[in-house]
Amino acid sequence: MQVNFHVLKMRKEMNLALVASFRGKCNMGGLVLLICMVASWMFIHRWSQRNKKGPKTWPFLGASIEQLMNYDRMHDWLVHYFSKSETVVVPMPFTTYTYIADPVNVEHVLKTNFSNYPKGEVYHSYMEVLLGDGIFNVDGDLWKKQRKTASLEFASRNLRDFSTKVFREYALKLSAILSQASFLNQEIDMQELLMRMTLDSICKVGFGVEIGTLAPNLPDNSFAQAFDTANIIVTLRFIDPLWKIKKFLNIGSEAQLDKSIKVIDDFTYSVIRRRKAEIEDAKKSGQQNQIKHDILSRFIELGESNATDKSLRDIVLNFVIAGRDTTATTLSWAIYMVMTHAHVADKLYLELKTFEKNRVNEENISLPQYDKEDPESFNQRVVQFSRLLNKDSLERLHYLHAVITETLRLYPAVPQDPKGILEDDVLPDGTKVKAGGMVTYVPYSMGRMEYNWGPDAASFIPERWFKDGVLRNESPFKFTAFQAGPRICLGKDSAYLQMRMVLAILCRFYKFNLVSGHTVKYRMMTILSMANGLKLTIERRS
Ligand code: HEM
Repeated sequence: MQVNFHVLKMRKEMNLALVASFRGKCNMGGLVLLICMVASWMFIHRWSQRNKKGPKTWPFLGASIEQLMNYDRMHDWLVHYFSKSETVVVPMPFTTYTYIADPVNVEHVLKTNFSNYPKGEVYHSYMEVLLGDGIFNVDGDLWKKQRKTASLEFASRNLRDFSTKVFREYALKLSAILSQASFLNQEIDMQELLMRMTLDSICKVGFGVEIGTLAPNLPDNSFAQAFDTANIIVTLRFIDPLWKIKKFLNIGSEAQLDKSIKVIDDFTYSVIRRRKAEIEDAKKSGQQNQIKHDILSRFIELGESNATDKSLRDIVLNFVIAGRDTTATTLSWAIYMVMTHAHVADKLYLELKTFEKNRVNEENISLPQYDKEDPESFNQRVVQFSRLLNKDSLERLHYLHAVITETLRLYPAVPQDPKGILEDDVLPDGTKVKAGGMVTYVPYSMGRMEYNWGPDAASFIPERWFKDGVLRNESPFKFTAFQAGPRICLGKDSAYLQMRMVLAILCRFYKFNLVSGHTVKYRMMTILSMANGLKLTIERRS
């Protein structure tokens, strides 16, 4: 009995063990089956894409892994796909990004069906803290009204003359710093100096205020620092999924942003109040001619005075943001292009020397010989040369214009520009886009495509902008550095004026060399700035 009992117990235990092992096998088997099914699904998913020209995707994750892995070289990652297809569709979790490089598609999005592709709510909510309801950050009627007033203002002769004076003044301040560095054999970061120059000049043109970051000792300035910090943090929101939580808890980058915005607002509102009081006083005393020519004064004068201080703040800050980094980075890339293409530097120098000679004859003046080894004589000559530069004379520098435009073709300050999609649509090439997604035109890739610019598309050749010796324009839907259609950049002419002024002085009087070991590459930001700056040594020219 006892034995039987043991036998029975053993049998039962064996049975239990068998059942458990069977269950385990079943679990194991189920798992193996599941893995096989998922693997086959993935294999079929990837296999079905073997001829796809865009990035291959994973179930649920879309192309996000590949995109994240290529984040730092995202513009060139897109160039790779665009070279195979004029439209690149990138499925992402819960949405799809459509990138376009065909001018016909671009025209459809930026002009023909403009109202279907606004900046959109997402962009507005991310940028509102800095841009408010300024022209850059709104759609519909609010945008239309601001665009109309601002277009009139930008076309005004007063603003143009005032800007010319300001641009010349600040280009000379920059030259003084370069000249000193050349005598002392110091290295400089050209991009940093240009950022200071464009911030100072746009603050002067925008609100009539001297913030002085380009003084010879390169001082810190609380507004400038707050402005830079706010700009960087707001841009980071586009890739930081936690920003809303940080904002709610007022911690980390969002707490820093909050502080920076307070500094910016205090500064801007104090200028607005001061300017309003000055204009009131000038009107009361009948001295309208005392009213300044900066954009803020013009907007107050134009009857925008019944606009709130908040809307004036938004107007001015939008111009500062639109015009500052874009111009400074373009100038940095242009200098880099000139110094790395010796024949371009020579041709430009020749154009500037000939221009100088012709302008001196026109003005019926004579410029004395100068000694480039003597700081006073050299700096004086730079000032004399700058007096020959004005809007009309600068427009005669055709090769310089081509150098700037060619730089923007390869290094557009806004390398990609996303738009929202209001309703489902079909692009001219047949690509379907869905409401709620994003369609992005990509100036960086567009400028490098052989189907847009021919077999030498990737090379820097300013000569391509001439036909039979005459400067030619390209369709803005193909050369998209300034966008195109109803929202084309409002500051294009002003930007060209400043870039011509600065480059005319710099390329006439200086030669630049890259500091050895310095690597030039872009930073992944909304603006195509240089990640490590542009470290140079400087030689003076005769
Ligand atoms: C090289 C210099 C510049 C480049 C490459 C450039 C490029 C652009 C681009 C691509 C846009 C479209 C952005 C968008 O809406 O998605 C834009 C818009 C704009 N730009 Fe510029 N920009 C430059 C300089 C300036 C300057 C100096 C100013 C003014 C001081 C300015 C004022 C504006 C304004 C107000 C808009 C908004 C237009 C609108 O939405 O109706 N830009 N710019």
